[in-house]
Amino acid sequence: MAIKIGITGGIGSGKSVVSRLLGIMGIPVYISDIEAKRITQTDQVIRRGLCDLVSQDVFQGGELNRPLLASYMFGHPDRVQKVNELIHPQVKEDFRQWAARLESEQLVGMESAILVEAGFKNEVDFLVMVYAPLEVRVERAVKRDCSSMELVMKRIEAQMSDEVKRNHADFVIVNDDETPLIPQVLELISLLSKNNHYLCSAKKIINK
Ligand SMILES: CC(C)(COP(=O)(O)OP(=O)(O)OC[C@H]1O[C@@H](n2cnc3c(N)ncnc32)[C@H](O)[C@@H]1O)[C@@H](O)C(=O)NCCC(=O)NCCS
Ligand SMILES: Nc1ncnc2c1ncn2[C@@H]1O[C@H](COP(=O)(O)OP(=O)(O)OP(=O)(O)O)[C@@H](O)[C@H]1O
Repeated sequence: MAIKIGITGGIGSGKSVVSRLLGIMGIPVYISDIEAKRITQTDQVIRRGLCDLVSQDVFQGGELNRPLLASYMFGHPDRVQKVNELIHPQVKEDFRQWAARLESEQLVGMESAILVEAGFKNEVDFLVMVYAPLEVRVERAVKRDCSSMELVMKRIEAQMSDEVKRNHADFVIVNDDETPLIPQVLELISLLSKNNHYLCSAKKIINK
């Protein structure tokens, strides 16, 4: 059975960079943002639910109108909650199926900015928080998305604070543009692989 690593952190913290590094090292990572979009695109219950909440325009030519959904929900906590309640249970189920298909792997990951808020924490064995100071995160997200500070702040307000997130985490990876990132990722893998190695060797003894 694969050990499941949750990778969380606020917008712009660098989760995708960490997930890419894990991917390069052969660890499959479920990217919730990408999978949530795929599921939203294909699931009829979610499609109907979003049309009821927002308007028919939330799908244009069959495609999710992402800027419209983003402007509908961010800045309105009650709307964020309704949209999340529609999408997150399906993402959780999809992750379970994905992880079950990869159960022969040693390690797999799940990346989500809102992993704890979405109720995915029980789906993983360890939770890693990617941390960067708020001003660094805002600057990165504005630059990456060609967005504004105001829009990025609205998303941050829909996310758990770093302080609370840290209390949920087993490990913190600091990605502040100063602390070297790769050694932290390598150390994480080697720590969790060691545990896994121990579990495997015990099994081999039983099978003998
Ligand atoms: C609103 C949508 C269409 C905006 O799409 P867009 O391409 O602009 O953003 P993208 O999906 O790449 O998300 C970028 C970042 O926004 C933040 N974010 C996205 N959804 C949420 C949310 N529900 N709550 C808080 N922050 C969020 C995260 O930091 C995320 O990494 C999209 O984010 C979405 O469908 N969100 C609802 C589903 C969801 O919760 N996805 C997140 C993981 S399950
Ligand atoms: N250590 C770093 N050095 C240079 N650029 C970085 C570093 N970490 C992240 N970035 C850049 O900052 C931006 C945000 O990083 P990334 O996309 O990984 O954040 P994220 O946590 O996945 O955000 P989101 O919640 O929006 O998905 C990206 O353009 C990324 O290339």
